[in-house]
Amino acid sequence: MTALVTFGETMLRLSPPHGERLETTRELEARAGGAESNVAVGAARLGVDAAWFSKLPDSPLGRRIVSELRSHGVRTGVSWADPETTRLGTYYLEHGGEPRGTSVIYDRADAAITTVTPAELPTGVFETAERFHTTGITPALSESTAETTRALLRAAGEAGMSRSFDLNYRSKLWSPEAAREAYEELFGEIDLLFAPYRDARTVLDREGKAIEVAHGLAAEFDFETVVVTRGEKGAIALREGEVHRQPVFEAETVDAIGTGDAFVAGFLAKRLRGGDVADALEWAAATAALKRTVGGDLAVVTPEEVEAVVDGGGGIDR
Ligand SMILES: O=C(O)C(=O)C[C@H](O)[C@H](O)COP(=O)(O)O
Repeated sequence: MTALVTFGETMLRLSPPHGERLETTRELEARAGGAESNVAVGAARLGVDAAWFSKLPDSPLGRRIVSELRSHGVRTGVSWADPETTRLGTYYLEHGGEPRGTSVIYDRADAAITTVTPAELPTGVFETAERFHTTGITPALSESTAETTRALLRAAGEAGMSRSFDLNYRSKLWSPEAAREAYEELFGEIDLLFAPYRDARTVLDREGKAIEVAHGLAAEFDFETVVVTRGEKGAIALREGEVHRQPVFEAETVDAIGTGDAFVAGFLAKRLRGGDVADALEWAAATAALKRTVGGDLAVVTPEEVEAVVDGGGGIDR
């Protein structure tokens, strides 16, 4: 039975081989990428029965997304749209080492999901599912995605599910002011907040240490749990007044995209498997570290690998 439901856009990610530039490459590698399906895939790979809700054009491109996600064990609750009038969002990703940095070009305007409504999605599973997750990218896409996000969060709450939200601010989609207004409208429906420290500062105007940010947000919006992530500086979680700290596990980075989503996947998977917040933070950090060693957006990992990282493993297994 489905335990975790996520909702959001998944795009086709097109990237030149490492070391090649978008301007000159002759090859583009195609993979599925989207914050919420990244979380569903990571959780499914870690043993959770996970589903992803979205809307896609009924075309070879839309079906390609579904088959890639299903190949990792994710159930898909997709509304299929007329391919003549809608499209699949894409994003171009050029990996660049220092000092160039990695760059993303979105081509996602008018994607099928921008017209989604709650009635188009199979919300009957909320009756038995345990957790619902979405991110701050989804309400940025259109008025319909913002309304559907609100409606799904409310329906999930009415069904007794625990609801999580990752701020995931994307400056290429909207301004900090617009994002803040949309986030604050949703906060009353959220139990667990994942707040990248940078987003808490830029969008929510928070100041001070991560722990102060967590306390401030929990007090103001009544979240049950707040997780603040600080990249290489690790993460902290605040739940019922108790603070948990988690350093990062070292990783050799092949592809950093999807690290934040892998963190969330590890956290939610461990909670759904019965772990407490401290265990979940460890799994989150370990899953994030493993993701960095894998190409693509997806955390193609196993529970055993996560346990090995938590236990200080690595090296050559032979
Ligand atoms: O930007 C968007 O709209 C996407 O969904 C693209 C990416 O797949 C995720 O955002 C990855 O995010 P990180 O886990 O923070 O690296």
